[in-house]
Amino acid sequence: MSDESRISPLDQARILSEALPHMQRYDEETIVIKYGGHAMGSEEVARQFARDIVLLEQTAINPVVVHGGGPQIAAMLQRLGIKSEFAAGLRITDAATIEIVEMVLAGSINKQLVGYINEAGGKAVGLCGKDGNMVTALKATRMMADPDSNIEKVVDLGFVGEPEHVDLTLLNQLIGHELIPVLAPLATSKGGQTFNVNADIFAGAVAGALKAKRLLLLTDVPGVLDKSKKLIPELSISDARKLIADGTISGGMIPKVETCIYALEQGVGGVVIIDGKTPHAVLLELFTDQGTGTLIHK
Ligand SMILES: Nc1ncnc2c1ncn2[C@@H]1O[C@H](COP(=O)(O)OP(=O)(O)O)[C@@H](O)[C@H]1O
Ligand SMILES: CC(=O)N[C@@H](CCC(=O)OP(=O)(O)O)C(=O)O
Repeated sequence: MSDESRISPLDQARILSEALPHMQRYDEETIVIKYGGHAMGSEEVARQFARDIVLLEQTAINPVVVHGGGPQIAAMLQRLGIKSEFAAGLRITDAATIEIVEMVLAGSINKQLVGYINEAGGKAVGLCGKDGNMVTALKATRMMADPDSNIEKVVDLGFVGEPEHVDLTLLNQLIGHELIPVLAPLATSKGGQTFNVNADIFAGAVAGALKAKRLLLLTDVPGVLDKSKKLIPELSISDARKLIADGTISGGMIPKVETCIYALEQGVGGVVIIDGKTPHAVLLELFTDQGTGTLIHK
């Protein structure tokens, strides 16, 4: 018997009642939820996540899901014998890699998540940034210190894009109509090139354009950790920048924290990094007083 089924009917009623002010706070609001590839690892948790997204929709919240799939892309590339490297948390994407990235993100992962949401009674619509010209991107560039000379150099990331413009026409047809957009982080350039976009950055661009009430980034760690691996519950923008500069925040956490900063600057109401492997992480964050991960604030 699970812990949940041991709760008495009275406690269940109490819990629902206590959620009312939270539900009212988010009534008719748009919440962007980024579901990271690492958090998707267990099918059971992924199905619970899907159910929670349907619950949000049922309580008059407008959820927009952006998913990642880094580990799943890595597994497919490995099966095909294609080597892959990262620079500043971004996958260096050549012509062979972009094909696989699109196949895994817009194909298998997107449709799996759509399936889970629909099985839970929702009406999910799986799209990527290319649909309806939703997200157009420019080629991304990053500076990295050369390990030998320590001199900063521009790294060629290949077909990696930085969102330049988000066209909300298509999303506005879905939001508020009981449909749940589920977005894979691919974009096109003005010339029609497909770009691989880091899912955090993609989610930040979409949340910023929508002026979302909340952006939740679900990952596989409890939030931003300090050097002794302790959770930092709250982080100002300036402290976050310091932790990136001194290397406390590294790898995939860099685009996550940079996205939080960008989203706040674009007028998103609140941004938080939480552990997506925790059962019902989204409900805990939105419908209880207990904040779980790292809240980044101005
Ligand atoms: N200071 C930090 N706090 C937490 N995680 C960090 C930190 N620095 C680097 N990381 C790494 O960032 C990872 C999360 O990013 P990523 O692997 O891209 O996850 P996701 O697939 O959810 O987007 C963590 O698993 C951890 O290895
Ligand atoms: C440019 C870039 O790095 N794109 C990512 C897109 C997927 C992603 O971001 O997935 P997670 O959220 O699971 O990390 C990649 O190729 O892995």
